[in-house]
Amino acid sequence: MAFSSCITVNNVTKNFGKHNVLNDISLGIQNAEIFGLLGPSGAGKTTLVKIIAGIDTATTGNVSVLGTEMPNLEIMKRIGYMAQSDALYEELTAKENLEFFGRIYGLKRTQRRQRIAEVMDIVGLTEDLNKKVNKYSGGMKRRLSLAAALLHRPELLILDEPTVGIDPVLRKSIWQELETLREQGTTILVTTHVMDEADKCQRLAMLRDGKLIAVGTPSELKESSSSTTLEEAFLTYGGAE
Ligand SMILES: Nc1ncnc2c1ncn2[C@@H]1O[C@H](COP(=O)(O)OP(=O)(O)OP(=O)(O)O)[C@@H](O)[C@H]1O
Repeated sequence: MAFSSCITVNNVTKNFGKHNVLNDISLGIQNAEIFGLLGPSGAGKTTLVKIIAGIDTATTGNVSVLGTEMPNLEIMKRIGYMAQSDALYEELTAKENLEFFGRIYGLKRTQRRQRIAEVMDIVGLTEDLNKKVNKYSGGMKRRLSLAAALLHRPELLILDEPTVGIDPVLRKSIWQELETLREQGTTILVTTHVMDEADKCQRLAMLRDGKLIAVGTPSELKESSSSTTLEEAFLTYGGAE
């Protein structure tokens, strides 16, 4: 059976001890859409994307990805996950890092070589392929993490604040690449604080204090909060009481 829903989140609640971080979240994300998760710091965005990626579990409720309840190892291989903090081997070069991830994803030698060249080109790091990661700047590490997430052509890309520390020119080209991937059928879930990025998403969800307070297209969110910009909508939903 064909299903158009890539991610289904059903009544997810997450507690860390007595601290309730996600409160009864239900959400559907369609195939081949760029879906943005917005919300103030501490709202629960990272916690939610980790549960969707299968690297954390909900206290109650459940999540399905590509028709399978998470966490599931086979499905995790079809996801590209870029965490908020870079998971890179500092003592290795960029190429060695990507070789390592490529092996984990089961890419053959020639495939690895080809994909490493392609993803490094996408993130603008071709010239720095043989440089050790400990010589990389913060922004370069972000770009390398994105390259690693793209390596195995995942059907679902989960990006936790992917463009922090990346200059506007490169940010624009990365977003163009995300749009191309979407046109090719990749589903992309992205957390962001950057409003012009949020505007590029097909749909957005706003989280506050672990609760889902609004879901819709950028224009719907502006309309429903009587705002002319997303920034205003974000402030209305995210901050003002
Ligand atoms: N492992 C953990 N143990 C205890 N509390 C945690 C843990 N992980 C997250 N939290 C708490 O959960 C809340 C939500 O954190 P989370 O990182 O999901 O927020 P966020 O919306 O991604 O914030 P930011 O935009 O700053 O990244 C915070 O109060 C945080 O302190």
